[in-house]
Amino acid sequence: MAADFCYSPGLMPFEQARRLLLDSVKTINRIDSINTRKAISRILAGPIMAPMDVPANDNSAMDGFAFAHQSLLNDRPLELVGEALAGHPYSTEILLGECVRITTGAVLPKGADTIEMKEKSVLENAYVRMKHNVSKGQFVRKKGEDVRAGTPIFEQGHKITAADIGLLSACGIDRVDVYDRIKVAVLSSGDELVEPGEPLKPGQLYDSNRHMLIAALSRSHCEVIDLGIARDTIHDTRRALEKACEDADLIISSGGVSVGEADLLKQVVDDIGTLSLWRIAVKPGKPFAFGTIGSASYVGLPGNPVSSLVTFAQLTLPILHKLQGLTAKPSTSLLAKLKFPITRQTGRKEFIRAKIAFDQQGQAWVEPTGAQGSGILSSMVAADGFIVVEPDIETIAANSYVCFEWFPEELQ
Ligand SMILES: Nc1nc2c(c(=O)[nH]1)N[C@H]1C(S)=C(S)[C@@H](COP(=O)(O)OP(=O)(O)OC[C@H]3O[C@@H](n4cnc5c(N)ncnc54)[C@H](O)[C@@H]3O)O[C@H]1N2
Ligand code: MOO
Repeated sequence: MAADFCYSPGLMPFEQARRLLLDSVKTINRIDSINTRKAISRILAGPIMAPMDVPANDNSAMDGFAFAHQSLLNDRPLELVGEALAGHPYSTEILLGECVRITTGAVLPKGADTIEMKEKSVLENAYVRMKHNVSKGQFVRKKGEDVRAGTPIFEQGHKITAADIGLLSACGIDRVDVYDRIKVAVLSSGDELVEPGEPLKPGQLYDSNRHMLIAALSRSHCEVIDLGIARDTIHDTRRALEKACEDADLIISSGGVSVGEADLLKQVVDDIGTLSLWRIAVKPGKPFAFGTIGSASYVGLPGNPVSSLVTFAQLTLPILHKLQGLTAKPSTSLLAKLKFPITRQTGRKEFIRAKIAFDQQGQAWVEPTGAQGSGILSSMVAADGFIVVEPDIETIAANSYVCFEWFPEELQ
């Protein structure tokens, strides 16, 4: 640990920045009522209570015979008096000494409290004998054992999964109120950028950030407005941002936020909106910028592709989730052992691209995936997540425990 450690001057500590960003945005309160079948990955705009018991009746967990347990006390075979099938209940009450054939899911007839499996019973001349001891109540699925009518089943801000659609359907709920998809405009900035597929002239490179960010945004179920590439002129940059804020809830640019002569984004945002934050003590991604343009939030990601993606994951996704109304989830991290030592410069919180493996004892081991330059996308591609290193740490010995954070689902 460096004795004279302090944050690099002019850089806001990472946690402070993330709090400030979250405090600066509000959920977009446009609500849509949609069919439950189409609600996968949408975010609930309000809590949901169960309108009914699930299951609605006591029913059978097995194919077999249903009867009153008391009928077994005198060891006599039970008379088979009818059948209860799934969808076709047996409507007469069963008396002592009687049983009915029952199938899995069929409503338990009145008078019955116990079921025995078909293969553990013997049916002879319309009488049924049990081969083994039978416990009272066995193989009965109780009314409301899954969900009780009137209890909350989902909270506001919950993102709907396939299992959720199953439970909602089981409760007969065919419509849900969800937040509208938020609109996110994405642009790249730089005279050097060319669309993949076009020929490269000297000094040019392909735009990777925009396509990478749009892909991650589509995993976040946003409506993406692709603004293409803005050239390094005040006019072009201004026009792109002004067009973006007509429709977008969030505008994301990449490139042009550092201190170079062609880094115009901050200036233009300052002119047509408000720039409220710039430069964070994070590696990679230091020149991250944040502000507002009209009613849209603005995020300026650094141009280096890894800086762009890391600050998207660490600083933009929390903003995006809050705009979407999604309840914040803790990141999925664990303590893992470091395979090789790390030496680094202090001053910024660092997200080191790393892969993870588990040994035969179940111990997690992590190692960086290679060169960590902020233009090296291949070490991002090879990684499962980040080793997260606090700003004041200078060296970490091999075999020590470090914090490993899996990539968020949007990056997987
Ligand atoms: N004098 C200083 N120079 C730099 C500093 C600094 O503090 N002082 N910070 C460095 C850091 S850290 C970063 S990160 C970069 C970020 O700068 P910008 O956001 O202004 O990004 P650009 O200069 O436009 O581009 C940086 C780099 O990334 C390439 N790039 C840009 N956009 C794309 C894209 N859409 N797809 C692929 N590659 C892209 C660009 O060609 C440059 O190579 O600034 C450092 N400089
Ligand atoms: O922050 Mo920059 O991303 O170190 O390259």
